[in-house]
Amino acid sequence: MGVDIRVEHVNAWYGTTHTLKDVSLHIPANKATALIGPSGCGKSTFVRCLNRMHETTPGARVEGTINMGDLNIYTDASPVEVRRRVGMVFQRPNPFPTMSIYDNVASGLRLNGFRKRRVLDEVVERSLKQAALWNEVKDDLRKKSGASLSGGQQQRLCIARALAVDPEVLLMDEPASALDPVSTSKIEDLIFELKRDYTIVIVTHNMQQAARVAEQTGFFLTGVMVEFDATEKIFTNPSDKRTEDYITGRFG
Ligand SMILES: Nc1ncnc2c1ncn2[C@@H]1O[C@H](COP(=O)(O)OP(=O)(O)OP(=O)(O)O)[C@@H](O)[C@H]1O
Repeated sequence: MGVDIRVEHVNAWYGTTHTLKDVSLHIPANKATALIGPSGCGKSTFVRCLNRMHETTPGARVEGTINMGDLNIYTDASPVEVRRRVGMVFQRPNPFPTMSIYDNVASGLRLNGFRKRRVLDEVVERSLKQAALWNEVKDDLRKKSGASLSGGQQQRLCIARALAVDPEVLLMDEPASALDPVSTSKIEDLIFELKRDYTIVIVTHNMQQAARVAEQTGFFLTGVMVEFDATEKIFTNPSDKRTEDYITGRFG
């Protein structure tokens, strides 16, 4: 099951540049939450704080509190443990190109010490089904490499790889922006299915996409979370003039 995420007074820096400024919000469990805002406003930095990837950038640091369920991810868990609980999918599909489809999906489990063939087979099948890719690849699991799939299939393979280690949260950083409309709509359908089992946070430049998939939307501007509310409210009756200017296309 997904967990809720409580973010309190999070600040993030790259060196001396203060990139995220006092961000607080409550991301509910088993829903999709969209993050929108102009380029460079800190959306990716924010999601990278949610799986402790931000701190892997040399000179970068984070302050504040992030709780996933009862777990404070900065004080109660190691980065490795956090990244097992929080899967991530990036803008460009990044399967391991020479590994087979099967090995791509099994890679995280193997890293976590799982070796039993029967267990791996079950998880690979379950994850590929969850990612709506199973029917397209089931006859070629060991024959085809990750790189031999289409872009949309590669992205669903990356989703399957992320789900295989049984995370609670799935972060998606512009997961469809490199894909054609058909593949994009498959990813959006998938988000609907996945919400039942996971908490989803999706960064998107596409406001229609946010409106289609997410129950809540947060609007970032220059590192500040300007407004966070029900998606419908954000897009039809925002409280802040800056949100209104952005969604009506006056800037960004
Ligand atoms: N590795 C880095 N080192 C230094 N500054 C960085 C680094 N990554 C991002 N930044 C800066 O941090 C700010 C926020 O970037 P971030 O990628 O989080 O924004 P974003 O809203 O996701 O942008 P986009 O929509 O273009 O992906 C930007 O000014 C960016 O230049």
